[in-house]
Amino acid sequence: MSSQILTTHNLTIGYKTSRKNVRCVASDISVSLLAGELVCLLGPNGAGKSTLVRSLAGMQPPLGGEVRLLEDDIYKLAPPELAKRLSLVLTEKVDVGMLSAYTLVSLGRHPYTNWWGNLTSEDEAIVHWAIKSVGAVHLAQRQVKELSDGERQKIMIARALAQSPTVMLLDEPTAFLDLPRRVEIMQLLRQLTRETNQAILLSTHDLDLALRLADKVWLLTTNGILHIGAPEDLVLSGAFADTFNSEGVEFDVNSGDFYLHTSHKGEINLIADEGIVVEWTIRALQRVGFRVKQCENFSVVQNVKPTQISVEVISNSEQVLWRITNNKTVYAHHSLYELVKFLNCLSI
Ligand SMILES: Nc1ncnc2c1ncn2[C@@H]1O[C@H](COP(=O)(O)OP(=O)(O)OP(=O)(O)O)[C@@H](O)[C@H]1O
Repeated sequence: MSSQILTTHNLTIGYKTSRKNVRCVASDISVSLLAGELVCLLGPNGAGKSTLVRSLAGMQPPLGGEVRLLEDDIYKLAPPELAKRLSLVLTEKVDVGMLSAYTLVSLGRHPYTNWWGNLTSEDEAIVHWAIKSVGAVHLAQRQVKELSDGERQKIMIARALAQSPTVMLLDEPTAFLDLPRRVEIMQLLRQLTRETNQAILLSTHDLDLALRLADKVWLLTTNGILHIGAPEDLVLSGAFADTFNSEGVEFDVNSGDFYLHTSHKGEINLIADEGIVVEWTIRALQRVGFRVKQCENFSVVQNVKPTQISVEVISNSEQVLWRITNNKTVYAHHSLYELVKFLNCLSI
């Protein structure tokens, strides 16, 4: 059975806003982070993800309850001991003066070095490994203040890795990264849980990646309820849809995607076989509000009402053509942009 690394008991998180007043963000949270698991903390803006991450990291004393790291109360651990067990990556830009990326990552070894901060060859090897793991070898000699937000974020993750902690907490680690890097970093974190048996909790707005990669999701709602389960459990229980559905946006339990409510423009018969062009044609038509009825051949279309529009996808290895039939008149377009623009102008 997996061992519990970080546990909370009746934790209440929030802020003392004045001498007499508190703002409670969530209460009675009793959860565990297990060794070898990647947990994604999800929730709408303002739900309390950052507050929870900071409270779990020993940075923001809770309003009630406790956080235990292995057997110890995290708020009673001496800073060097805490740094050996837990590393934290925040989104806030840190002012590190003139440090090179390499030096910043090597600071992650600080809890293990002697009084002078000298790195052993083993420390150096870990620093190199951490930098390589996040794909930042080419950045190592650059000054941190000259890095882009995404490049700096990778270095901050490498610094946290170099700390060789038992548990890593990351607040929106992929916020500044482009899509391929977001996938890479999430996969790396997942792989780390497998290879090092670390427990990793990261907060993110990347629902799609979380659904695909997390072992477990902690879903924090705006009224302070924490739903916990495999991503698929939370989709099936309706917790995902309840938390994220809002005016104009809807979570589709079948596809796991979010949809914008667009005004319905009518139905289109799409004549096409399967294939990538067909998939993206459907996406384009749905985006602008058409319901798509897919048919495989033209005979179906000949029986439909003349007022109904049909779109036929004709493709060969060199080009794609979209042939539109409306009221027995035929038009042709060479791009989805032209097709959508044309359909938008038709009154149906
Ligand atoms: N220093 C503070 N003092 C009082 N209230 C605060 C403070 N910081 C945040 N809050 C409030 O606590 C609640 C939770 O904020 P938090 O930043 O944890 O949410 P979040 O889920 O991380 O949001 P986001 O997704 O927008 O980053 C919000 O209502 C916020 O306004």
